[in-house]
Amino acid sequence: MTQAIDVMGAGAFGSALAIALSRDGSDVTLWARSSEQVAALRETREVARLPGVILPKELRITSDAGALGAPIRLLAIPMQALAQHLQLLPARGGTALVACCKGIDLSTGLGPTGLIARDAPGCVAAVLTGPSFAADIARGLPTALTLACADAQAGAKLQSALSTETLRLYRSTDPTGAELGGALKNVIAIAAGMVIGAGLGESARAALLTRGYVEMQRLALHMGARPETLAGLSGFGDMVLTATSGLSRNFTFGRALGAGSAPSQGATVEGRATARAVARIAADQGIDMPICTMVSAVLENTLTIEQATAALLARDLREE
Ligand SMILES: NC(=O)C1=CN([C@@H]2O[C@H](COP(=O)(O)OP(=O)(O)OC[C@H]3O[C@@H](n4cnc5c(N)ncnc54)[C@H](OP(=O)(O)O)[C@@H]3O)[C@@H](O)[C@H]2O)C=CC1
Ligand SMILES: O=C(CO)COP(=O)(O)O
Repeated sequence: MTQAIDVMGAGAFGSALAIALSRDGSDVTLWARSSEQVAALRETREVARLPGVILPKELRITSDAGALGAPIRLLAIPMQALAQHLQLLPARGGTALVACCKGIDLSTGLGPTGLIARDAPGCVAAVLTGPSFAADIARGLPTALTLACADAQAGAKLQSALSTETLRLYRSTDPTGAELGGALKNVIAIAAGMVIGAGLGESARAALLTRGYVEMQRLALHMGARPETLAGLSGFGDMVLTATSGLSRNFTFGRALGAGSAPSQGATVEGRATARAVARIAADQGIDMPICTMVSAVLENTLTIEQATAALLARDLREE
């Protein structure tokens, strides 16, 4: 049976998911906020953020919220725009809202499913996250992600609806763990980029990733997540991809800062706001998050990378 899916956000990730699901036979509508962008997409079928990728002809493109109404809605917009988006474009009760963004909302400290529960209480809240570059999904390369939903039955339906021949979804009933893994790995990826950019070496990056992963687990477990979720695709898996690839915007942003050059402007670098949110949560709740806190301080210009490195190395010696 053909299923209807709305995808909100015609950036890199929204477009890639819309392409994959449309190719798989779903009836997909891709929503962009600008009517000019919609006109250009309809005419050229080219996605500026995914060079060389063409939108399938079956894929509908619109900026009209009235054209939406599918029982599944993917939210592929940056995390800090999610709350505003949920309020401006409400979904019908019962709609499954699947957050495809990675981060923590700065003004509330909530993750995407927390915002959905607050702002769309009659909808099903889920999150789709894990290691994947939009370009790989759009090209149909093999990818595995986590689909997390507290409602096991709804999650199983979404897993089946959103899996394709090359996009393999694992289900989880731990959205807190899945979304925190996706949020925190971006902060660790910025730190890894700084290490490489500053010439501190591959050994230092391996140490940072290992200790960064401990911080990811520490915060997530404090928030009620399950350890196995952090060890899965949405946590460990995505940290490995993002912190080791020059295709990652978070990693390249950190690498530019480490090298003392100006990061490219305008890219969606989710780890920046997340670092601030994490530093705040860690301070408020007394959670030891030294790497994330240092990243936040460097981004706020209250510490240099050299000072942050020295401070991390000078911490008391401890048991692993
Ligand atoms: N790119 C990737 O490989 C992956 C991305 N993600 C996650 O997906 C999310 C989106 O990232 P990505 O698609 O890459 O980012 P892009 O920068 O490519 O696109 C962002 C999209 O969100 C839209 N947008 C921005 N602000 C608003 C707003 N206030 N209301 C509505 N739409 C808005 C943009 O519209 P406009 O063009 O008009 O500005 C654009 O369509 C992020 O959380 C990211 O971490 C997850 C996995 C992979
Ligand atoms: O989330 C991603 C990979 O899983 C994309 O990473 P960047 O946002 O750093 O490009």
